[in-house]
Amino acid sequence: MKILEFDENLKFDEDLVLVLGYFDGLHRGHQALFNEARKVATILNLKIAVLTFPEKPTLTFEKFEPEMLLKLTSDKKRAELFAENGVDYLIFQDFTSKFAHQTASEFSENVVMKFRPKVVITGFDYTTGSDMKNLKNTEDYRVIIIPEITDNQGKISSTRIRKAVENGDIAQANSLLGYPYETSGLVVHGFARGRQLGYPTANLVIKDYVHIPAVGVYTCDVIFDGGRHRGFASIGYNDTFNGTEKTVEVHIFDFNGEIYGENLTVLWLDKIRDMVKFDDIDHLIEQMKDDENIARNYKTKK
Ligand SMILES: Cc1cc2nc3c(=O)[nH]c(=O)nc-3n(C[C@H](O)[C@H](O)[C@H](O)COP(=O)(O)O)c2cc1C
Ligand SMILES: Nc1ncnc2c1ncn2[C@@H]1O[C@H](COP(=O)(O)OP(=O)(O)OP(=O)(O)O)[C@@H](O)[C@H]1O
Repeated sequence: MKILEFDENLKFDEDLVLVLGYFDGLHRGHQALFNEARKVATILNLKIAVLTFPEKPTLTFEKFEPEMLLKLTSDKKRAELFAENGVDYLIFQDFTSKFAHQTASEFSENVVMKFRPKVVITGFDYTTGSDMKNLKNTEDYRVIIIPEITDNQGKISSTRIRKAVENGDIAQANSLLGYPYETSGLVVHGFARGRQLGYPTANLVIKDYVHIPAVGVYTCDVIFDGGRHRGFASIGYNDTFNGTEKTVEVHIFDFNGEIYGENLTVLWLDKIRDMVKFDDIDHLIEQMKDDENIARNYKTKK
């Protein structure tokens, strides 16, 4: 997959199907657009291009809050997901006021036509230009609009997934995403109390500006050293030890090595319970043994 910046002089040698949207998380709704793109690309012998934005379009319209920069995936993971969904060209365009203020027909002429696409794919609620219109078929390209993908609570959306992650409802987030929500981080030194509890933990510092699941205890799988290993994790303030800083810590079962400085990816599988302030360490250890049982017996759905 090639990653490019949009500019007016872009030229493609191959015929394209162009997919439009922001796509935070590449969830099941988004995947429907790429399933269609792959079908069309195979039949018409086209390459798949995506025109997207580095940041959320809402930044251009609403009062800034730092949370608006938070994403479901790191930029690196997002690019990997596009590639997994069959994208050949990933094109970024800053969502500027100037870009937003084009009319739908200006957008078609100044932006879409630069790709000379045979087919353009958008979702049912994608509108373009200051006049908020759906794209229409032209003499040059055909527009395919994907109908709404829903579950029993309505539209599958990045907004619902962000809320589910922030509420610790990982099962719900994963069901909407169609794959496990993940967080990557660098292993740094903590207080080294974990060993004393019988569960040494890798303390993760998260450098990406991404949504972190709510405070709590979770079943997870951990990717490192080329493998996927079951573990359990704690996100919170280590209340039993009167901690003041929020930590993300993960214990990998049946592993006892030094991994400081490594980058781990945690696949969040399910929430086990809320964080508890125990009266003493023995009660915490007892509880962690029960947690271990739950985590080890958790069966992944795919
Ligand atoms: C699965 C799991 C569950 C945990 N549950 C709690 C908890 O309920 N209450 C709490 O105060 N700390 C909990 N902890 C966090 C421990 O307090 C923490 O791992 C320990 O203090 C080690 O911290 P350190 O790595 O900074 O030394 C849990 C940790 C894990 C891995
Ligand atoms: N559930 C869905 N069914 C069909 N198309 C969808 C669905 N969700 C998003 N799309 C389409 O995917 C593209 C990207 O959408 P967008 O990035 O706005 O996702 P979103 O989940 O609607 O985000 P948000 O919740 O932040 O509004 C758009 O063309 C949109 O219409």
